[in-house]
Amino acid sequence: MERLKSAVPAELRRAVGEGTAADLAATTSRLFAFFDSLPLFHQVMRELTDPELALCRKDKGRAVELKGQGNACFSRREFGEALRFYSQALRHAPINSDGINVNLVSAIYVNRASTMHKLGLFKESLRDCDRAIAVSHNYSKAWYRKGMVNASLKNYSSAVRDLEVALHEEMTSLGKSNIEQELKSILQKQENIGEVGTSSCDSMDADLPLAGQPQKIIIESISTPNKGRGMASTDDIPPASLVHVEDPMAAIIMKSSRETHCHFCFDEAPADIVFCPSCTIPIYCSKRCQEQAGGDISCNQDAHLEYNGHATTLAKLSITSSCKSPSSKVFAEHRHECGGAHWAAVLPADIVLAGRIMAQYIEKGVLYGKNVSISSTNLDLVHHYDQHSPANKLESQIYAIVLLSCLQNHYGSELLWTEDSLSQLVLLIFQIKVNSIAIVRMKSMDGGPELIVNRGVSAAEGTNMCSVEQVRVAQAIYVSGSLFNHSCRPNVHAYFLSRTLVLRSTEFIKSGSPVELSYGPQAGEMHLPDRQKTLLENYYFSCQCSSCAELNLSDLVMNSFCCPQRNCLGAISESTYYRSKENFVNVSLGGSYVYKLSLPDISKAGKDMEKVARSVFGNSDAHLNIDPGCCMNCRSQIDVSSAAATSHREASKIDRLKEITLLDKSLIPEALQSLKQLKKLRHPYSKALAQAEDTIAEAFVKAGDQEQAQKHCEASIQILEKLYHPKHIAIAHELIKLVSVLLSLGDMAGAAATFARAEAILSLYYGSHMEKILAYLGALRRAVTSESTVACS
Ligand SMILES: C[S@@+](CC[C@H](N)C(=O)[O-])C[C@H]1O[C@@H](n2cnc3c(N)ncnc32)[C@H](O)[C@@H]1O
Repeated sequence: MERLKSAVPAELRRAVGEGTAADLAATTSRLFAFFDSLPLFHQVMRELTDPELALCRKDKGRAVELKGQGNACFSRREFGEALRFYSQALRHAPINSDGINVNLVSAIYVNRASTMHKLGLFKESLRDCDRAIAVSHNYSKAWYRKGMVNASLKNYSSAVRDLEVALHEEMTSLGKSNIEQELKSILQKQENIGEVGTSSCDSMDADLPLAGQPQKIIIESISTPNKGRGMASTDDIPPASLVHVEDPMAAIIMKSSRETHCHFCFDEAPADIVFCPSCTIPIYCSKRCQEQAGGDISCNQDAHLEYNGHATTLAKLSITSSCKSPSSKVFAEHRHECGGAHWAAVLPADIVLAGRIMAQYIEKGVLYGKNVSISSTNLDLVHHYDQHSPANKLESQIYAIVLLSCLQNHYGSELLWTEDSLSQLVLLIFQIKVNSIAIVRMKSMDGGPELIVNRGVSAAEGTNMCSVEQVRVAQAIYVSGSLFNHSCRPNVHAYFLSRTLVLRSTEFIKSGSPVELSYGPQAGEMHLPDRQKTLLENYYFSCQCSSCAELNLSDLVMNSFCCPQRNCLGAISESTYYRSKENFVNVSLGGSYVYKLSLPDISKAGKDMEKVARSVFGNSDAHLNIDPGCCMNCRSQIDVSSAAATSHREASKIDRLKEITLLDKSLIPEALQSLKQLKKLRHPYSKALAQAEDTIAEAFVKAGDQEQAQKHCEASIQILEKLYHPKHIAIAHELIKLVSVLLSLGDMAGAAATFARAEAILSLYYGSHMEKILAYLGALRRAVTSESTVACS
């Protein structure tokens, strides 16, 4: 894309960059005309859309080569590697509708099934046997392997049935005698032991249960004074209620998750990944996901060779649609990207997402016999085009032209494009920037449940704390979900079941109140200026939520320093606070950054707030300045820049502990020394101290000193309780860490009580989906329960 960008003449670049949404029709038209006359543009389009030049084509030779590498690893008993090679072989193997490559594909499935059988992945292995049989019904080896896996699962009657089919289909006498022997031995086992096995049903292909269906909660779209439209409840909403459940209009995997997560449901891919039958790009967890994403993909790779590189003006693109009918009413979002061309793998995810939305309009239009055109009214979402930088505007316009050409290449000249299609496409790209939601998964950052409950581990072995991290796996547009505004202190929590968005109330919401989620930044986690900066950079708005409008404890203390006077809890900030007569505080961060915050009612704000910033609340009829380095309680002074420098230095010394996997105990005293220094400088409720305590707790866990780990983990929780409200999920995650420490110490009663506290918070956020989202919880609950039972008996 850089090549195209640098080819745009300065004058046109300026017109595009300085133009507003109102100028879009004119600027896109000019840019399109320029590219249309540029040979480089047609060369780039050929590179993106010509299957002959594509890197994602199926390649039988490559598949055979990879299968051979898999076989070699299998013979050396390197089963993990063999599995990887067989999966890659399946990725590249073409499956022609005429059946030419059927034998190759079924042989690779069976080899992968044998490998997974060796690795103890029985369900996965059975699924591959079924896939081989589906491709090649009378493939004896597939039936044989299925029988052997069923025998391992002690499903003896199924195993006998499978081996009988294998025997019937086997052509060679050596093969027949092998199967007969196995059959005999299985019949014997069946007689001696009986049937004890598990069902071989494919849970992967089962429908996703949405346990706990939405209660009858009605949310309505409202108009707000300073946030545009928003959502509000028509009734009181109890805590932990399901407020909203929605499937995306379109979604796309993040580049970083392409090789690890299913491209349709976005769950982690299993060992028996399924590939697109037509190209080498997407991976799926099941055939069901593959079919939903790709639809009934034609395997004829020459079907899309119809590159139309001679479009001249936008007007000339206005041709009546009689596009190929899609085979089903369900939109298959990968279908129009497939067929050997690799543009969808190369363009940025949000541009490909725009393509998926466009393709949906096109196919729906075709399905209902309407002329197809795109317009922003189709997707009535905010875009903030005018606020974007000139570079963003130019880049997005170029991408819109490229995407339009890619889509036209797929849908052909039968498609109708109106003159303003391109400008509407540009707006769609900007709507995606503001409204798309990141689909996340909670990833355990350590060894999982076994390690959490590893009681009595010696110092030399060490153990882990149960820590989780959110991983962004996909990006999606939820049409109704996009109407929920942001709050830095949200009252609903968003999570995902596969690709379904679920919103749950985390507190009581009074009828008529706004229902707001967090787009990322939250009070207690980020300081006000950082939240504002993040929201401006990522969503192009300046936050008007209640936490950004009123002075609150966490913003006062999280980055502050402590008062040099003993027993004074006053916060010392790096910013200037100007108190006005009208009960407002202006917080100046230097330059033009000033935040006007109203003062909370001190009787409701709590004692902490008063102890931390008494000067700000007193003297209501006077103007007042509190300068950087000045205590907000007693007005004592410190050298704030030197305190900041020392505190950063000590905090980064402590942070070094995170990088060490096998911790040398000798590093801990130095970190404790730094913690001591940090405590002399930072306010006791500051974020830096909470993080330092948490890092040191984890280090003690690694070093096997659980008592010290408990002490520091509890210290961290105490600070978090000041920064967040008591039922915030950040506290639950820290409590879960403490549970694992208490279990290691054998403090069963403590572990059970702490787990109950964490669970009460987590159930507000995830309700009955708690264990589905946080996979380790089940094992931890069992450990806590069994440990408590032992303690009682
Ligand atoms: C996903 S949309 C939400 C729906 C939007 N208000 C509408 O009218 O369509 C995000 C946009 O809503 C507005 N918005 C959401 N939360 C806001 C907040 N806390 N403060 C100010 N504007 C907000 C901003 O314009 C933001 O770019």
